[in-house]
Amino acid sequence: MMQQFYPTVSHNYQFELNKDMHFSAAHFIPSEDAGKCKVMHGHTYHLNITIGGNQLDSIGFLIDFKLLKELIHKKYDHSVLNDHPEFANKFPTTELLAQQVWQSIQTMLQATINRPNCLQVIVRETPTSYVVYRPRQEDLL
Ligand SMILES: Nc1nc2c(c(=O)[nH]1)N=C([C@H](O)[C@H](O)COP(=O)(O)OP(=O)(O)OP(=O)(O)O)CN2
Ligand SMILES: [Zn+2]
Repeated sequence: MMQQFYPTVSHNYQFELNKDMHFSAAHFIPSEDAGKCKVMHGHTYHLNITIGGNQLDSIGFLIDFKLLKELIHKKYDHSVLNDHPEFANKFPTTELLAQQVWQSIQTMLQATINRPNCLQVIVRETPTSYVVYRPRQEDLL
C-alpha cells in the first residue's frame, strides 16, 4: 500500500473517500526516447483514488470501496498494459495510466444514483516515481 504521504486535493464536498489498491502489470514504452523502458518490464502499481460528494446512496455509501477495486484491479492485474484498447494509440506511461484510471472510475460514478466525483488519482509506478492526476473543473459534474 501507499504508506508515504498522500498529496491532498482541495474541495468543498462534505464526504471524501480514499481507496488504496495495487496491481501487477507489464508494460513497455516503444519510443527511442524511453531508454530502458522500451523493453517490456513489470511493476507493482500502487494507486490511491479520491472520491468526493455530498450525497450518499441508500445504504450510506459514497461508493462501495469494493466496486473501485473490482473495476481497476480486474482490468489491469496480471496484464500487459499495452494490450488494452485504451492504449492502442498511446503509450501506457504513468501519466496516461492515471488519466485512464480516472476516466474509468468517473464513468462508473456518473452511472450511480448519488453521482460522486473522482477528484484525484495517484499512480505510483516504482518506489521513487509517481504521478498525481486531477481532472479539470469542467470535467466534473
Ligand atoms: N514521466 C515519465 N517518465 C518515465 C516513465 C513514465 O511513465 N513517465 N516511465 C519510465 C519507466 O517505465 C520506468 O518503469 C520507471 O522509471 P524510473 O522511475 O526511472 O525507474 P528507476 O527504478 O530506474 O528509477 P530510480 O531513480 O533508479 O529509482 C521511465 N520514465
Ligand atoms: Zn515501467
